[in-house]
Amino acid sequence: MSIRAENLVWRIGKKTIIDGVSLEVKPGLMLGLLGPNGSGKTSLLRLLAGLKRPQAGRITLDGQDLKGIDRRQIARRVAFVEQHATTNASLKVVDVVKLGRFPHRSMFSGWTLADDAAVAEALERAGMTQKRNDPWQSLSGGERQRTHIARALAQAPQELILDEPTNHLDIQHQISLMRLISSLSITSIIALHDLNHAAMFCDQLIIMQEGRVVTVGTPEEVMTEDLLKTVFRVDGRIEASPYHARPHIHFMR
Ligand SMILES: Nc1ncnc2c1ncn2[C@@H]1O[C@H](COP(=O)(O)OP(=O)(O)OP(=O)(O)O)[C@@H](O)[C@H]1O
Repeated sequence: MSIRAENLVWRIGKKTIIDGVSLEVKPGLMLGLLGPNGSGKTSLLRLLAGLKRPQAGRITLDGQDLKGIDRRQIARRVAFVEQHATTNASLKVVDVVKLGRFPHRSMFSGWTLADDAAVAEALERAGMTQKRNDPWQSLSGGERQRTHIARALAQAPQELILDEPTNHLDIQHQISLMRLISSLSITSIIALHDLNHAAMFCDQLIIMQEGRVVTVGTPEEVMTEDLLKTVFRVDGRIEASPYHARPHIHFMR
């Protein structure tokens, strides 16, 4: 098992934000994390990335407790693209992506050709090669998002955690990002709001509501009209797409 969480609890003051969440993602699979606003997706991802400590429960990477793994080692294997990621405004795109290589370097090792190759490949995969020398400040919201994705890819992680990575992207880049993530052999966990994109690209889905897991399974198992109504408060009809065979939701007007 690549990432596993057991009975995670995270509270702020008296409020329980994450309430007994367990999940596991097998190596190489893409897990979609879905749920209404405020259901705890970001909070859960921050726990899984080791940015916050749960008050109860345990997270393991390949069976090893996250608490016992040093920060640098975590940074080497887990990449996290946050929802409102920013960076030092004076950097160029390529410099931001280069930051992804830092966990791999020791204090004495210099920049290598392998680092250059990883940065160039990450820029290309995120569609940012043309803008590699542009200043961060000049980028649009979607280009900033893609630069952070390139930085995460340059990190060559074993686990990639993404918090609504498509929210600033135009439709072409939304689809190409989902296609890219699903084609990688990296284990990924991705918070999304687009239920159709989640069903189309993810191997497994986990649905959250008020800090708890409501259901988990393949898109076919999880996506039901009842779930749309009870969790997402919308009326929809679901059919197997004649084009890609995954569930497709038609929302009612
Ligand atoms: N630092 C904090 N202090 C107080 N409340 C918090 C904090 N972080 C999260 N919360 C609360 O926890 C709940 C879950 O928030 P979270 O951001 O994890 O939800 P989400 O599912 O990612 O939402 P969205 O879809 O809107 O991004 C919300 O009610 C939020 O207000």
